[in-house]
Amino acid sequence: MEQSGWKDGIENLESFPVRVSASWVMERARHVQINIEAIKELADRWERSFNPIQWHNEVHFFDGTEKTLFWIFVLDTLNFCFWPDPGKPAWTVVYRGKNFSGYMALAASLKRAIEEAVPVTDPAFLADIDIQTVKWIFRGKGDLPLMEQRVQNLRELGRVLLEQWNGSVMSMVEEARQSSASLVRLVVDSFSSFRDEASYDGRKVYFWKRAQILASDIFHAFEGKGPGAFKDIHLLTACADYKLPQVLRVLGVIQYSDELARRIDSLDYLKPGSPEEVEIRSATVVAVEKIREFLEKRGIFVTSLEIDHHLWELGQKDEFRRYPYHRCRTVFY
Ligand SMILES: Nc1nc2c(c(CN[C@H]3C=C[C@H](O)[C@@H]3O)cn2[C@@H]2O[C@H](COP(=O)(O)O)[C@@H](O)[C@H]2O)c(=O)[nH]1
Repeated sequence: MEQSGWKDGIENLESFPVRVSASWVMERARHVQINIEAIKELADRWERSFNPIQWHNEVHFFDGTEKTLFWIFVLDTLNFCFWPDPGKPAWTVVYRGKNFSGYMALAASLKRAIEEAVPVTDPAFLADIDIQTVKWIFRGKGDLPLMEQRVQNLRELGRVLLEQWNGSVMSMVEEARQSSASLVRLVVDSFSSFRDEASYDGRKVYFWKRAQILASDIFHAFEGKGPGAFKDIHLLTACADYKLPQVLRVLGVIQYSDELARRIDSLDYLKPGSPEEVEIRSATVVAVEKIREFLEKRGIFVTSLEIDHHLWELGQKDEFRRYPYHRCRTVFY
């Protein structure tokens, strides 16, 4: 898979590595398949425009300055793997009298940290942060998994920002010259915790899920202006997390082999980077591309990220939790 000439801004839909490698995997997938008929029916049912992605809510910190940009970067450095081991209670946080779990609990905890004047947007503080402090920031019921990896991710974020951008997230974002695709590549190149890649049948495959959701969150938080003034957000793909495949399976768009379905339904852990996991994530990316293409044929022009967000919102409803999502302990999603 050749890297396109991205450094001089030559990037297009077909050349974006996540899109290229996901379709390459699905041409030879053995455990997962995509049901085109289900996609056609979905496109017919979805003959309506999508709700715009609404960033501003009670758990997202926003003050319109570089502090917000830094806060989003910390959020997406930790935006992964919220589910407990079987039999353990899910991690939940009480914020302003309300119970939050999963991603919303992560955001609420980081907003609470800002309100408690914990310097989570100071790169020097992050570079030396210890596990006690991180546990305090994410205090709640149950345990937030992979705590040690979260500490390492935060330390790397602080250290690399200090070493390469004099601690300024704004300088890093400005280096991407209003290209979200360039920002994704810049972040993946600079921070190993974002280097969400695997190998499949001997070839490198790319997902870059947290780097893409970072660009998406900056774009939506700043409403396409200032640091979020990306000209190419349409190039990004769906973010291959664990909720979208769960929703796409309920919609009949993604189908698992009997053996894989049995493993997922019995909460068996898939090995990170295993063919099964790579195929589930690739099918998620490709399914969203095909939904986008079918909608386009019907004159509905939406980005992969808008479809991604719509599916993620569906995943917050019980009707889309008929089957468990796949379990894979990883810092990538
Ligand atoms: N594909 C995709 N995955 C997403 C998101 C979000 C939240 N973003 C939006 C929310 C408000 C803003 O408008 C943001 O746009 C979280 N996740 C992932 O889900 C998982 C957690 O799920 P649960 O346990 O249910 O909280 C975990 O892997 C987390 O990384 C998204 O948008 N797309």
